[in-house]
Amino acid sequence: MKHWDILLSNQVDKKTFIDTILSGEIQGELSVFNMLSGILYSDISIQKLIEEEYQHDSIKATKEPHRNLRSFSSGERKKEFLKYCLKQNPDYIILDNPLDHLDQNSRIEVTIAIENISNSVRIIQLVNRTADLLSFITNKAIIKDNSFELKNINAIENNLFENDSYKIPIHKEIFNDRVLVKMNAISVSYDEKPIIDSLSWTIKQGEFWQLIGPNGSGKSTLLSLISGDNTKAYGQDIELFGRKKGSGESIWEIKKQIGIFNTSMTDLFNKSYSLEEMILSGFFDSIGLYTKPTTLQRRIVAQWLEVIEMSHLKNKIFNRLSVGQQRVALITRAVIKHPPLLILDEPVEGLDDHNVAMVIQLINTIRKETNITILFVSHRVEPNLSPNFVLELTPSQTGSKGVIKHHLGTEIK
Ligand SMILES: Nc1ncnc2c1ncn2[C@@H]1O[C@H](COP(=O)(O)OP(=O)(O)OP(=O)(O)O)[C@@H](O)[C@H]1O
Repeated sequence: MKHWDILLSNQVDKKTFIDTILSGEIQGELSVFNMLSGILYSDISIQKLIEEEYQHDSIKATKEPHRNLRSFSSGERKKEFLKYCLKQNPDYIILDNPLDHLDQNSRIEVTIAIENISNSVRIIQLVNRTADLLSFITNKAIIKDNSFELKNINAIENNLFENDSYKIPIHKEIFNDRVLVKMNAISVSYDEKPIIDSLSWTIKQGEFWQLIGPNGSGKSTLLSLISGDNTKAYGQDIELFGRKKGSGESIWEIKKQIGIFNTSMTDLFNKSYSLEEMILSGFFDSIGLYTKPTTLQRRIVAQWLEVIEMSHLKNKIFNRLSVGQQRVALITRAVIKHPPLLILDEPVEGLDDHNVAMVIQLINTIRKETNITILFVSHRVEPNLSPNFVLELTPSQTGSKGVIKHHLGTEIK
């Protein structure tokens, strides 16, 4: 059975490419799939199924009678959805970045599951990162543009972003030891299922943290306790930016102190905004620009556009930027108000190797040139990022325990 493993550049209009295959109109070597019935395994189809379950108040994807897909963590959703796709008995399955959002163990589990189904279903795997190519698939190709032409994978040029850092420094602030977040013996459970068990965590100004843990271990839950979005924070011993949680603070006061990027927010924006407007909206914590920006705010954006080398794209419609440029712009949007805390939830997910390098360079510039505390979540070890500390969540019967380590692995007592 002939499978395909295809490396896609972010330049490729992936949706159109997938639609062309599924509608049986693809040209060239993939045209053998035109007479077959295929199914798409992707984050978008997972999202669609979640909406369907929600609208019809039904449970389609999972065996558990009272649990819809929405209540699973992103990693758990992927595993459930793979099983659901296979139940439809397709001739072939298009796997769109199947390993994204998965922790190391789940990556191995899903890779084995894919290899197991490869005897009965043809596979077309689409990935953005070279590291995600599957060794058992021998037919490999790269597609670089919207001609959708399959090229020999050996022809991958080393086109990584080459500059060491962005050129214009941002003003460094005097380092202080201010405590931004202090959690003392936090425990969270959902429907009596313990998720986090007695976790204590202190984050200070200027630190660089990575949060890791298997799928479902409570990373998003923990972030939502900080960003003020989770009612479970009440009644717990949490101090945010010098104020005890539940002491009458407003959610907006907390949001002012935090810049956030996560991959799902990308879809919330009206993408007809210009690049400049998109970044300006970061001053107002709004999904859109409803307030007239000041001259100073415009000047700061102009400065940042120089930093990220996108001044010439200032008036370009956000939607028309490359995926990597959009990602850099959204992280810049999160940082524009110079928040004490920047939360980056899987900032390089879905990017190709070139764009990953571009985003990592931006994170390193923020790290080097500002006193902003960075907290990033990623399942992958990114060799070019060096956080000071790693908080690792390890699930147990009583909920996840948190262990704090130095980046290189030594545990801090
Ligand atoms: N509102 C909710 N109701 C019930 N269970 C929930 C709710 N939100 C999260 N959970 C459960 O809590 C657990 C932790 O979820 P969370 O999203 O915090 O994990 P995570 O570490 O971010 O996972 P991933 O790496 O897969 O994104 C999961 O088992 C999830 O199913």
